[in-house]
Amino acid sequence: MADTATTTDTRVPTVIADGVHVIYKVHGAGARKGGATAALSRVFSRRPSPGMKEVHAVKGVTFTAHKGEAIGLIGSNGSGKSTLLAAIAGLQPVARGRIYSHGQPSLLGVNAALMNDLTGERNVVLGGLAMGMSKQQIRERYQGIVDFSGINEKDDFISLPMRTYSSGMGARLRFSIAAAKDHDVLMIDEALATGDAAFQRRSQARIEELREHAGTVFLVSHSINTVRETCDRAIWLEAGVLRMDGPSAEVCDAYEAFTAGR
Ligand SMILES: Nc1ncnc2c1ncn2[C@@H]1O[C@H](COP(=O)(O)OP(=O)(O)OP(=O)(O)O)[C@@H](O)[C@H]1O
Repeated sequence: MADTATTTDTRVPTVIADGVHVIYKVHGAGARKGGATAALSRVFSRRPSPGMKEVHAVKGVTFTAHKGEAIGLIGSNGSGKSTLLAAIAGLQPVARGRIYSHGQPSLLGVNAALMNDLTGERNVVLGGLAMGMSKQQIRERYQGIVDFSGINEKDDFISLPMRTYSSGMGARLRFSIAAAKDHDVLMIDEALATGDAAFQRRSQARIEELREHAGTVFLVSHSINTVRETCDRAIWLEAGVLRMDGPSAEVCDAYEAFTAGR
């Protein structure tokens, strides 16, 4: 396993996770049991509701990410990958531990909020503004974003509302908007899995460029091959626990051996 915290390390840290725990509180079945008096008494005694369930999604994860790294997050379904990214982006509170980051990490998920009733064109503008780009910068990069997404390859889809797009087209446009800006820390959740081969090649090249501009890229993917090809480092989570952190080839091999044995 790579030792990323040696005292002679001259690399510049961008994200430090220090013993991070994330716990979801789920108000499930039975939450209404006991009536109003019992609920009020629980409020005063600070006892949790009987229907409240806790999901301990991330358990004491520690790592340091550096400028210029592309880090793949791998692990079985429900192992806490998306939750960890949301915590790094500041979208999910941390129950224990700390996260330090350089700049504002941008989370690009397949579910990233674009407006379905607006055209792709309006979404490019709004998405750019939301990322802090000026109108002038958006105007300059608009055509590049549309070309990168490949949305207009078959027809003039960019002037249609996003609800008319396939899920792959939507994901490609989201990636293209986010990738138009140089991010200190860019986190991508499964976006690459949705594009076709040509789009994946463009995305990989763009991730390479983002790294060269000294940013850090995190990529959550179920495709081990994508992580091998795109990332130099991988972090493997299993049931919320960090199982392995090191060069992506080694971590992917170990993960594949683990999944083959199950
Ligand atoms: N909003 C939520 N409320 C309650 N529990 C949640 C919530 N989101 C995720 N979880 C739970 O937290 C755990 C980690 O989920 P998470 O989505 O982070 O895993 P993942 O590794 O990204 O999964 P996948 O590979 O299936 O996308 C799972 O047990 C999941 O059921």
